[in-house]
This record gives sequence, C-alpha cells and structure tokens, in this order.
Amino acid sequence: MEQRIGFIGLGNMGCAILHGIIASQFIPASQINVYDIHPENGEKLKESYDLNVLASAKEVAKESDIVFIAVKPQNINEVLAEIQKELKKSTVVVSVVAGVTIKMIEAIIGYEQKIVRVMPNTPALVNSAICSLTPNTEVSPEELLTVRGLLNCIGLTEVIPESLVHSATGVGGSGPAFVFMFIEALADGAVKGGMTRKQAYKFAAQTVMGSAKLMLETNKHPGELKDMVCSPGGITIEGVQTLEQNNFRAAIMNAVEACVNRSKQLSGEK
Ligand SMILES: NC(=O)C1=CN([C@@H]2O[C@H](COP(=O)(O)OP(=O)(O)OC[C@H]3O[C@@H](n4cnc5c(N)ncnc54)[C@H](O)[C@@H]3O)[C@@H](O)[C@H]2O)C=CC1
Ligand SMILES: O=C(O)[C@@H]1CCC=N1
Repeated sequence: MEQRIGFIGLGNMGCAILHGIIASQFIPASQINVYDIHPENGEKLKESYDLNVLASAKEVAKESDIVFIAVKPQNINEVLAEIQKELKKSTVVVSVVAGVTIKMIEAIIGYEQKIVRVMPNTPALVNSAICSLTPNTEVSPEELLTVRGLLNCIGLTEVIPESLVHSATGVGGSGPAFVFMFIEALADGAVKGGMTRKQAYKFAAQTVMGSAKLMLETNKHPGELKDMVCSPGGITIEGVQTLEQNNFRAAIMNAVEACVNRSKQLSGEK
C-alpha cells in the first residue's frame, strides 16, 4: 500500500489502531504521520517505531492520503476546523469518533470531502478488532476497499448504514468493557473457590476467547454452543438458572442500549 496514513489523536483508540497496523506490517511505519496535542504521546511512539511525528494536525492532513481522527467527541470540531484547508480532494478522512455523524463532519470540512465513519474497538491492539465502516457518497468503491483493506489488518470489518452505527458503538465499541467486567466476575468466582487471582484471570480470559473463537469458526448459534456445555442434570445448568434468575441477559441488553442512547444523544438525536 503506497498511501500515507495520518493519525490525529494518539490515545487508547488511535494507538490501538496504529499498533495493530504496524504489527501487521501492512504498511511501513515510515508511511505513517502522527500528531497529538500532548507531544509526549508522539514521542513515546517514536521510541518504538520509525514513524513521522509531525508538529500539528494541519501537517498530518497535508502529508497524508488517509487521515484517522481519533480525538474525543468534544475535540473533533477544533481538529476538523484546523485541517479543513489542508485536506486534498482525494484525501479520505476516517473518523472513529463516537456519536459524531457524517453530516456533522461535512458541515465543517465540506460536503465534497471523502469521509468514512469507523467504529472500531481496542482489540485492534492485537489485530482482533471488529470495525464498522460507513462511507459518505464522495467515497468511491475502490477507496472504501482501500480503507477496508487497511482495517482488515487489525481485525474483522463490516460496512453498515449510518443508522446502525449507534448499535455498532454499543456492541463493538463499548462491548470490550462489558467483556472485561465479565472476565473479572468469572475470575472472582474462581478466586472464591480458592484459585489464585493470576490463575483465575488466565482461565477466565482463555474461556471467553476460546468460546468466541469456537462460535466465530463454527458459525453455530450461541444457544446451541451453550447447550453443548450444559450436561443434562449436570453442573452448568445450575449456573445458567442462577444467571436467568438474576436477569443476566437483560442486564447486558440494557448496558448496550444505554450506550446506543448516549451515542444518539451525542449525534443530536432524541
Ligand atoms: N477507547 C475506545 O475503546 C474507543 C474509542 N473510540 C473513539 O475514539 C476517540 C478517542 O477515544 P480514546 O482514544 O479512548 O480517547 P483518549 O482520551 O485516550 O485519546 C484522545 C487523544 O486525543 C488527543 N487530543 C485531544 N485533542 C486533540 C487535538 N485538538 N489535536 C490532537 N490530539 C488531540 C488527546 O491528547 C488524547 O491523546 C473517541 O472519539 C472515542 O469515541 C471509538 C471506539 C472505541
Ligand atoms: O466510551 C466511549 O465513549 C468510547 C466510544 C466507544 C468505546 N469507547
């Protein structure tokens, strides 16, 4: 890939994507331009990678063909206003900013600018993300394919309509937080049974990763896979009943719904 990739915002999400892309060797670090308002974030990356730490968001926009915006929602407007004049017509702006719609971005950098909204998640750090992609009408199928090809090196990708980005945010963007809480609780249960915390985390994390891998690779329904574990009159079904009695599924659904609603609020939807 000969395109130069820019990152504005080098926090948890920006760095997870960046590390994943470099680890995949999809493009050399020398083709990556980065900027963060806190210079130490760029300097830290420079210690590990031969990438280009630039002095402003403007420079990243000027020197890059694909520009990732990975700042918080409250900071994106200032960034877009700053880079607007530096963007070439051919530049693709990739926003990972939750709740900020394509229209909101176009209102600042123009309706002719190529924009792809992406909802990634932090497993990008280990090339195991799920990223949704939503292009505006200026992005050609070939350009979308280029951005998708880049994101495929950090995990799975799915092109979705913008109406589904709220859900992608709740399940994919925020989902890892709920999974980590689940892993923590699984481990607590094992610690209660006498396992060391270190052992419990290993068992809990591998069980979640293995179960997810089993589902993705067999394409089986999660209910069927759950039934495979529940021996008739056995042990697991006792735990399943306890979870049902404690509204486990409703609790998870409500958590995702809360994120969807917050995302809608950020987008100015009621
Ligand atoms: N953390 C996550 O799991 C996910 C985050 N996102 C989105 O990614 C974006 C970034 O989130 P995080 O990385 O978690 O936040 P963060 O706070 O860790 O990183 C944001 C970075 O942007 C920098 N920044 C702020 N204003 C700037 C400016 N004007 N110019 C350049 N850099 C600036 C900050 O110094 C910071 O390093 C957010 O919009 C969030 O909605 C999306 C999916 C998942
Ligand atoms: O919590 C947040 O706002 C960001 C967006 C999705 C995951 N983290």
